[in-house]
Amino acid sequence: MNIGVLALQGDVREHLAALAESDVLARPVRRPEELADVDGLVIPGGESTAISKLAVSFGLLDPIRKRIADGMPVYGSCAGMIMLAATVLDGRPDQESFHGIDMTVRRNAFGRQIDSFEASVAIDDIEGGPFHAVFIRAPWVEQIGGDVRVLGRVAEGAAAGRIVAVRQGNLLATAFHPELTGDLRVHRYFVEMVRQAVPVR
Ligand SMILES: NC(=O)CC[C@H](N)C(=O)O
Repeated sequence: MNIGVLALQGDVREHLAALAESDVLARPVRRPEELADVDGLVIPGGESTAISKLAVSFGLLDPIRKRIADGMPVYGSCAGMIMLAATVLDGRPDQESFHGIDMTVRRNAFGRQIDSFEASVAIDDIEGGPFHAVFIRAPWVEQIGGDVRVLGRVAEGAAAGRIVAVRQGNLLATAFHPELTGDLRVHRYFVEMVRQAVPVR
């Protein structure tokens, strides 16, 4: 089983490390040939406008859209969540996404109240108590289609109730950054999703 981390911009190293600690030798993906070799992909946090621009210039936009349509498991954190959204609010006019999850996200949504913050978020499907979630100029999910499952919402504070974790089929997204807190449960959950999607060879 090969898992890749989209390595155009953002906290690629932290995701590679979290996957390594989850006992998966993950590899950076920058070129279409590297994408062809992976069974699952993580899209890191960073800056979605930069990731979008680089995905176009590295010739990865359409290949990733195609792999998603073909069922490849993908996990996006923060900017990665934005890259997976069908519709992006407050994006740049030329900002592209991979159109994976039938949802509308708002970029920098918490920014009007507070730029970066930490909150507790319980994730359905993941045991062991709520996550200590770190949000950095994070998006939230404003609308979801019928096939999208809400996995987590902010539990307390001004943003209480906001949707910050979702799953649609083989696609998983969180507005927060589990790769920054040493809590490996989201990565392990994703590794399991990939394991289940990969046909036995
Ligand atoms: N921490 C992050 O990934 C921030 C996301 C960034 N604000 C964006 O719009 O892409």
